[in-house]
Amino acid sequence: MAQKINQAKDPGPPHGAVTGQYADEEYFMNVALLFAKKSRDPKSKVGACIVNEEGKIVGIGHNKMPNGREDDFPWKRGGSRGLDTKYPYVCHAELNAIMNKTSVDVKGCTIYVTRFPCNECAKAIIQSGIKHVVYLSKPSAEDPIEREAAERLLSGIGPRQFLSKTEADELLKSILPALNE
Ligand SMILES: Nc1nc(=O)n([C@H]2C[C@H](O)[C@@H](COP(=O)(O)O)O2)cc1CO
Repeated sequence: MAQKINQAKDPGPPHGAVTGQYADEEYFMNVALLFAKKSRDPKSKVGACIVNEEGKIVGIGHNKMPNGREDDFPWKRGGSRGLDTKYPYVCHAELNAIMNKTSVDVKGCTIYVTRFPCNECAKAIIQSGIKHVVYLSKPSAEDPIEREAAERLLSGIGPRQFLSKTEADELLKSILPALNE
C-alpha cells in the first residue's frame, strides 16, 4: 500500500514568509545559486545555504568531488550510474553545506537549496536537525524510487518551493543546462 505523504507541514522559516522579509529569502536562495556556480559539474550545478533561526548563514555547499580528490573522478552522466559516471563519487550540495557548518550544529535551521534533495541528502537533513527545506527546482527526470523515498523522508518537514519574481529562473537555467536539453 502506498504510504500517505503528509504535505505542507512546514509553517515556513522564521525569516521568510512575513511581509517585508521576503527579500531575505531571495537573498538566501541567491546565495545558494551563487554557490552552485562554483560546481565543476558541467551539466548540473547545485548550491545549498543553511540559515539559522536568527537569519544568519551557518553553512554553504555545492556539489563537488570529495575534498582533495577533485580531479580524480569523472563528471560523466548516464543512466547506468556506473563507476565511469559521477554518481558514485559526487558529494551533493546539501551534504557539503551540512558538513561545512560554521556553528556547533544546524538544529532548527532552514536549508535553501537550488534543487529538490535526493533521498540520501534527505536523511542527512533530517539527522542534522534541519527543520525547513526551501527548494528552487524539482526536475521530473530523476530516479523514481529515489525521488519517492526523498518525498517520504521529507514529508515530516514539508519542503516548500521557492517562488520569486526575480531573475531566479534565468539563473537556474545557467546552473542546470541539462534541464534545457
Ligand atoms: N539535490 C541534489 N543535490 C546535488 O548536489 N545533486 C548533484 C549531484 C550531481 O553532481 C548532480 C546530479 O547529476 P545529474 O543527474 O543532474 O546530471 O547534481 C543532485 C541533486 C538532485 O537530487
